[in-house]
Amino acid sequence: MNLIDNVFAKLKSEGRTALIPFLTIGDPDLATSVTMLKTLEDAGADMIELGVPYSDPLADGPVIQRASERALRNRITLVDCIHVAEQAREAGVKLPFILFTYFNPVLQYGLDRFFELVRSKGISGLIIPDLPIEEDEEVRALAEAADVHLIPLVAPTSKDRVVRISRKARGFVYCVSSLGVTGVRADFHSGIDDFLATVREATDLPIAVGFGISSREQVERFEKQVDGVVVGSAIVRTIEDALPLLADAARREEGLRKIGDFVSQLRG
Ligand SMILES: O=P(O)(O)OC[C@@H](O)[C@@H](O)c1c[nH]c2ccccc12
Repeated sequence: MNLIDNVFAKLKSEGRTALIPFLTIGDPDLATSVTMLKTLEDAGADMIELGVPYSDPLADGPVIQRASERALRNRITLVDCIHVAEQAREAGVKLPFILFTYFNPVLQYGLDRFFELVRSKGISGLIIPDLPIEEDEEVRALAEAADVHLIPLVAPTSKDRVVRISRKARGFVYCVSSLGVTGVRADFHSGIDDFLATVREATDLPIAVGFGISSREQVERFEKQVDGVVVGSAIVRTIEDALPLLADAARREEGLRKIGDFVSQLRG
């Protein structure tokens, strides 16, 4: 049984919605990323998207683009990010890890080698935003064999593709709340409620919503309609604001606390 399935089953029995933070691994550095995963778990995260920094994050807004640039200045690689998951597990973090990467780094590393590494390091899920279902046959088969859930994204414009995508989904279906790139938003796609209802109809899997969510009231706005809420840019922005504190040994704990407090208040 995959850890992601266990967490959703437990949350369902408790009538709770999963809080799923995203952060860019290696921002500001690998060791701080390991510590941050513990901070996020202690703050109430239920699973975490580990973002692999990429030079051409076409679906990302400015906040995550800047985080990727900072991480890439430290020459963080796909393998480094997977090792952060392993170190966090060794440090006692129990949460399921979802590796979030664009397809190119996986291709460069080699599919077979990649899934061997991901399986052995305890990664439970995988999101590859630029791998459409029309081209994901081989990746899906390898993910299945490695017991790693390949989690698809569906957008409000996916219309008839929602059923096809949901049928092949594993773990959960990630519903993108708005068109365009990631980033904090005041409001969401006009047809978002119908869209979420359509996805709910199309799959027995848990569904999660992401894109633009940055406050407790926005989490509350969605939590009755979905099984999970993803928050990325707002958390990455909080990390960015805390960088000066994290860089100062005397104020590092204060920096981590600011990040933890931000996530805790999203949980309510
Ligand atoms: O950053 P936001 O607006 O909170 O959205 C979540 C998002 O960061 C995360 O899931 C993600 C990061 N990069 C992506 C690219 C495509 C889809 C989703 C993502």
